[in-house]
Amino acid sequence: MTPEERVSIALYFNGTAPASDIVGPVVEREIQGKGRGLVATRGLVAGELVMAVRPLAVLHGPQDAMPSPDSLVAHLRSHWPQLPPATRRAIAAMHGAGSAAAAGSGAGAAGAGAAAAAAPRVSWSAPAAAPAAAAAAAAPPSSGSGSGSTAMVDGVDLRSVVSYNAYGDEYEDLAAADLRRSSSSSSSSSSSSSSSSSSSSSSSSSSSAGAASGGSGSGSGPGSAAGGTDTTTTPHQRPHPHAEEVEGVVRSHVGLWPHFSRLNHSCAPNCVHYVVGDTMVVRAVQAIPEGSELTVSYLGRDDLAPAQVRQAALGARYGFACGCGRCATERQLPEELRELLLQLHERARGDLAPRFERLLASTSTDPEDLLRAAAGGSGGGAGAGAADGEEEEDEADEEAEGQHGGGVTPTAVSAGTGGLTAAEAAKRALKKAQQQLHAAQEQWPALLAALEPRLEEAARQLHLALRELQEDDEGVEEEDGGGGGGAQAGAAGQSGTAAAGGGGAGSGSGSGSGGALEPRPAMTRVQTAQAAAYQLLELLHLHAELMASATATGPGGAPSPARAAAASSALQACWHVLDAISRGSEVQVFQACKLLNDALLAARGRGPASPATKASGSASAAPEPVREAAALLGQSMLARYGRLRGRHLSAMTQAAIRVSKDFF
Ligand SMILES: C[S@@+](CC[C@H](N)C(=O)[O-])C[C@H]1O[C@@H](n2cnc3c(N)ncnc32)[C@H](O)[C@@H]1O
Repeated sequence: MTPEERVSIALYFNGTAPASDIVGPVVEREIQGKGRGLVATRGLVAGELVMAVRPLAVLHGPQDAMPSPDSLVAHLRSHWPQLPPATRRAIAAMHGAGSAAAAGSGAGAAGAGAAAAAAPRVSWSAPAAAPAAAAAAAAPPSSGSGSGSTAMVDGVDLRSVVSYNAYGDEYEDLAAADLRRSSSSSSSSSSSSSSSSSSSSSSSSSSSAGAASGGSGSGSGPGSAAGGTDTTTTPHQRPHPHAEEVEGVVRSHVGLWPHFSRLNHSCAPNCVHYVVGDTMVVRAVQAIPEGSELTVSYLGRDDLAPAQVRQAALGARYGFACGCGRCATERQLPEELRELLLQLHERARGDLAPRFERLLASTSTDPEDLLRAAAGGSGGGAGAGAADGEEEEDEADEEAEGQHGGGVTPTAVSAGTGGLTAAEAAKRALKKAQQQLHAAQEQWPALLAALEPRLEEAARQLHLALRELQEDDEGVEEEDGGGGGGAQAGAAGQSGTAAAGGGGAGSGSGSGSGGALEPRPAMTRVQTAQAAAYQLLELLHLHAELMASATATGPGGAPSPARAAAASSALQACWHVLDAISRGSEVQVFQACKLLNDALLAARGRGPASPATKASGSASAAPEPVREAAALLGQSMLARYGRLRGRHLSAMTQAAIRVSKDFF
């Protein structure tokens, strides 16, 4: 059975925009250069819910096998006559790549061809070409939706609508899935595990369309029945019609969500979005002034990439060039620095990221399982024996290199040498990655010396920005009396697009809650520093310290496991911060990175120590900055998810530390 055959479909036959949808204080407006977009009708605070909307149509697949956009087109086409008129109208009203409204975007008309041929708003790691390519093979034969067909129904070009508006992800958001699982197990009075709840839901899965209709049966009229309200406030509690197929795995999905599809992209977005069950949730991750455009990132995993990579991805997938403040700032960085950052990004993406992705994708909370997941194999022993037999492994490495040349991956090695266990293969690949990192390390002193004046300038800007942010935070606390959870952390943030893009939806005029939310000229400087810091801290320090941690030594030059562990612990935390909130508040990302970087430097015994560390006279361990960073991460995650995934997070961190101890 192919993944595509296991896809479940949940088409909503009871009408569009169920009364249980929540759509916050936003209004649709023309946004210069982007077509239509959503604008805040009042000031929003960080963490505030912007919308929680049900899909008009969604396809689910197993993890890593996102249903193709074309199969969504095919399903829509074949179900079209059965859809209620309201759903058909809502889909028809969505802008197609070549519609008049979209053409107003400037990039829209020119980009229509490219956008239609590319993946939809695919997040995470889906390669842009894969879904479309898979679609040709996977589309149900009865649908007649061959590639190249326009999929016209009632004058609506479904292919164009899907390519312009659909959102897909190879995984259900990890934390959202965790929320859903824990909530469904706690809401089930008799069963204690998610696997038992999966079997109990299997009776609802006999017919995909019928079951979906029943499952989503919130009233379609206004003033919905209690059931409708319940499903929106706790959408994860609604049993998925094919729960037995997808329970226990992190699901992929591709679908059409009303309202959400009007949100434009920014590389420094002021909102974050995630799918819980079938519901698309959008939250503000910064204070957003009235009149500002709300933006999300379309980039998924490429959020953290340098501008060149982001621009290429946006151009290829959607056919537009991003004009956000972050892009503008990065374009002004010196060419050598841009090049260097790109190189570092590529190395880190190729060498390190896959292991951490596996860690993050794992649903286990057992450190041993997570360790195995990070090593990329099901066999045990990735952790065990890591400290022994180094010489033997070195020989084996050379052998593996001889056979495979550069770019060895765990799977490639495993596939090519039959006799190796997955764990051994992973270790070899990681050893190779380590060698590459060492090679890169050798170039660092020269590069840093050449760039030092510019780095210093960027650091100066960063400190200025941090001071301003702190002042802003203090101001907000005074005015608010300190209440409001994430509000303090995000109040200094601004919509990158509105403040720096120049063509935004208006300058905003502050809100009723006082001056704290008013845009200030200084924010442009903050954003400038933020973008510089983002690049510098994410890539430069992160990877430089990664390399340094490989050779961390104590006072007499002897290897210092404690120092290496401290460095790698902070490093893993930093990586996690970046990954977990990369789609969220960048202000918090860079604050957290700054603090963690201090922790790294302190752990290596060469400051700057945090004020707390200075006060205590200790120059080595720096628990305080790490705690501060953890608190920031907590705030960010609270803004995003409503609560923390404590147990999972700590197990994952432990495993991450062990991974790094084993391999670096
Ligand atoms: C899902 S739609 C967003 C809403 C769209 N603007 C509309 O009018 O319906 C995605 C399309 O909006 C446009 N778009 C989104 N973000 C943009 C940006 N930052 N700059 C220019 N165009 C953008 C692109 O044409 C993209 O393919």
